[in-house]
Amino acid sequence: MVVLAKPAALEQISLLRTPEPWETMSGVPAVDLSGPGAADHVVRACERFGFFSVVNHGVPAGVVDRLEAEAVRFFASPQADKDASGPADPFGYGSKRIGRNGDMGWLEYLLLAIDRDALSKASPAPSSSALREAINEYVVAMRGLARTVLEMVAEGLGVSPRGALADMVTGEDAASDQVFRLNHYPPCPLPLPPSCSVTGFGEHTDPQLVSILRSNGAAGLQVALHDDDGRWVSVPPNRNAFFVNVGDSLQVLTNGRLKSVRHRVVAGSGSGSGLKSRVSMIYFGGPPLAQRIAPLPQLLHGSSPLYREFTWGEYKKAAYRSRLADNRLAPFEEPPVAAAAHHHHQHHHQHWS
Ligand SMILES: C=C1C[C@]23C[C@@]1(O)CC[C@H]2[C@@]12CC[C@H](O)[C@@](C)(C(=O)O1)[C@H]2[C@@H]3C(=O)O
Ligand SMILES: O=C(O)CCC(=O)C(=O)O
Ligand SMILES: [Fe+2]
Repeated sequence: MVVLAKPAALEQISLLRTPEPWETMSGVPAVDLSGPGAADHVVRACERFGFFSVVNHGVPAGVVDRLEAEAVRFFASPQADKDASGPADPFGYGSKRIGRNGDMGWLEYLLLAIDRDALSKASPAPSSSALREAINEYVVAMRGLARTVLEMVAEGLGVSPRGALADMVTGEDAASDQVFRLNHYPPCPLPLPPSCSVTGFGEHTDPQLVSILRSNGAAGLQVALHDDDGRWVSVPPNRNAFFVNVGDSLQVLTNGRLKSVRHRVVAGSGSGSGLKSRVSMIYFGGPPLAQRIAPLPQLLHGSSPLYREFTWGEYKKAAYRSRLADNRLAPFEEPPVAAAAHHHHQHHHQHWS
């Protein structure tokens, strides 16, 4: 076997096996939110994959195109200008480093905090007012889409009121914790060993309730299937669709009925091969820091909660201490208890802790 040395620039970035062309998720459920039975389709897709695409979403193409153009312009601007809004900690411009605990990927990004329906002062604002305005306009559309999706989840699961989940993220009275991210994955020009791709964004689940992702036509996103031993499949890019990810918090709220999806991005390779850069924009819908996250009693139907209650603030703090690939929910799982002993156990558990 010939083992090629990894180029120094990639030293801390993991290589992944390049998926074979047939390892593609051609069957990503596509939900028409205005179609009949949409709520049931949403729930079904969230149960099976924790992942689906939304078509006929009503978000004007102009809103998306404007942001894509401004994002491309930002990432093409001189390095010194980009560095002026960095380094990301966690907000701002970042390159290769993801989070604080040593994760690295072949990408650059802008990570920004959102207050209600616009960029927050908590993150360094990009200097371009055109970019800021494009983000604000786009975020309003994403809040609307997140609201619709979460209302359909509630409806499909029979949770009332219909706004119970949506209000955690887009409710008017509480300041929810929303984050927005622009990612740019340039093709990796360095020679790679055969059948290897470079990690763009390492595997992880998103901690919030839902994330809504949109990318240009460049491939790279992969999801792990819930059944089939977590096999990785490539998601065909669709610049006209939005992809919805179930996050860890929605998994807990539904007591594991909906499961968050593990996903990752591989960067393209070979600069001369005509490969496009991937540009993605992701809205992360989190609740207010004080929001209590626990399985909704309406969904327990007499079975015991699989997770103990925590606040979003606690979960977020723990997430920021973890590595990307960690199972962040594991510390919050309730130990399996025999059905009969359960009530007794619960009582004491709460008493002692
Ligand atoms: C390594 C990390 C980056 C991350 C915070 C964390 O410590 C673990 C979760 C990561 C993640 C994944 C989804 C989103 O992209 C993100 C903004 C989030 O909320 O959790 C990132 C965090 C980040 O990039 O700061
Ligand atoms: O850039 C992408 O396409 C996905 C990135 C991602 O999963 C994230 O930022 O959490
Ligand atoms: Fe993600």
